[in-house]
Amino acid sequence: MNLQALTVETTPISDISQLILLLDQHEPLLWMRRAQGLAGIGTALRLEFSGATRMTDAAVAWRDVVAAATVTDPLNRTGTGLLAFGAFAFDDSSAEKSVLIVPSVIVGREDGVCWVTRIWATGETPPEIPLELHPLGPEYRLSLLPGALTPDGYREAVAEGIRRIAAHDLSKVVLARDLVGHLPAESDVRRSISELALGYPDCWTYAVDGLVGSSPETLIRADHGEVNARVLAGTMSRGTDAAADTAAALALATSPKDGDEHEFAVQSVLASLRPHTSHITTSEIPFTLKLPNLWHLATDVEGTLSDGSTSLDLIAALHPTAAVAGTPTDKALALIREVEPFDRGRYAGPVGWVGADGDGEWAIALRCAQVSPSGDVTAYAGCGIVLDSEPERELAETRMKFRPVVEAFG
Ligand SMILES: C=C(O[C@H]1C=CC=C(C(=O)O)[C@@H]1O)C(=O)O
Repeated sequence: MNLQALTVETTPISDISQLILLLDQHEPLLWMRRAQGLAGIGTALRLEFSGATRMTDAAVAWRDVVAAATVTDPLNRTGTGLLAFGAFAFDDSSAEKSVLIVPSVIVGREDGVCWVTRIWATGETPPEIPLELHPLGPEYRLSLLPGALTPDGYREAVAEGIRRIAAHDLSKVVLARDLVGHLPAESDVRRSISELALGYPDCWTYAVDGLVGSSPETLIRADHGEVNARVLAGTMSRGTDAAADTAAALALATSPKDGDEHEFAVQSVLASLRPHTSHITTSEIPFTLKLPNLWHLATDVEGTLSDGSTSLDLIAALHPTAAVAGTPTDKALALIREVEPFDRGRYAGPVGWVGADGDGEWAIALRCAQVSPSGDVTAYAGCGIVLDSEPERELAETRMKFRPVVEAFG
């Protein structure tokens, strides 16, 4: 690939508390959790990938970008220097492009340290440092309505999944449905991003190439030879009072159906990471993770990298986990293609960032919507189906999972 060489310069700055207000209203780039993270402005380089090799191609292209770059980074911290935001399609045959985007300006904030990184084509003029805050545009309301798969259609799809599992075709499949709407012209999507970040501060709030959401699931984080992941699968609604809420968490923790659903997801992550790690551990038993809209069953995984893989190599190895596809993977993907009458696009694919040393943070793009340049919005939510699943309950679970996006846009 013939790549434009980049010059990169990171400078410390005084505290900037409002990453979202720095963003461009039309092309916001954001990776944030608990008010810390990375805001990207403008585009220095955009790389697109598609097909079965989209992630391994991105890993190769990124090594070339890094090799050709001249970087001045006195801070040398996680998230400083050259980096790209990325979002990858779920399916090998998706019509949606997978992207790596290197912004012209990145503003970062972590542990009270703030910095700005400027990136430009070598030999050209460096970009300005636009540290102005842009107030949010007018309020808007958007109704998201059933898309290609209606609630009835979803019940039928789940019933078909259960039939196939009962016939021993596969053990688990994750089936999703879609909601669609249209944003009024000139809507400032940063409003919805702010709502997501405020409502779900412990999740990864992201915006990459029109994909916006707040994900609780860390696909992989690679930092100086250590890797970690948070595997989620198994869901219960929150209780209406404290006692009911505790009972809901307990019911989730002891549900054999959710336990099975969870174990498939953990095993898929461990199997993908083992060849790349010398040492790998998981939290002893799954724990219940409380989110504002629901409870999840969670397992944290930690390991030590043994083969110099970058975070892009790791997402290529991990995707798709059984939290978003199923077990076995090939059978689950075939059934998803058969019964979901829509392209998942980047929903359930990896979203995050990669740095020059290959370290990075990637979530699974859940609780999200894809916003097209013309304002079309498509949101997605899915559920893990196992033998004991019930179509009506799974439909109710998708409603819980849509809540972050429905409220952020409504
Ligand atoms: C597929 C989704 O969630 C996954 C992650 C956590 C819990 C899940 C579940 O309980 O089904 C799913 O595996 C989604 O939010 O669209």
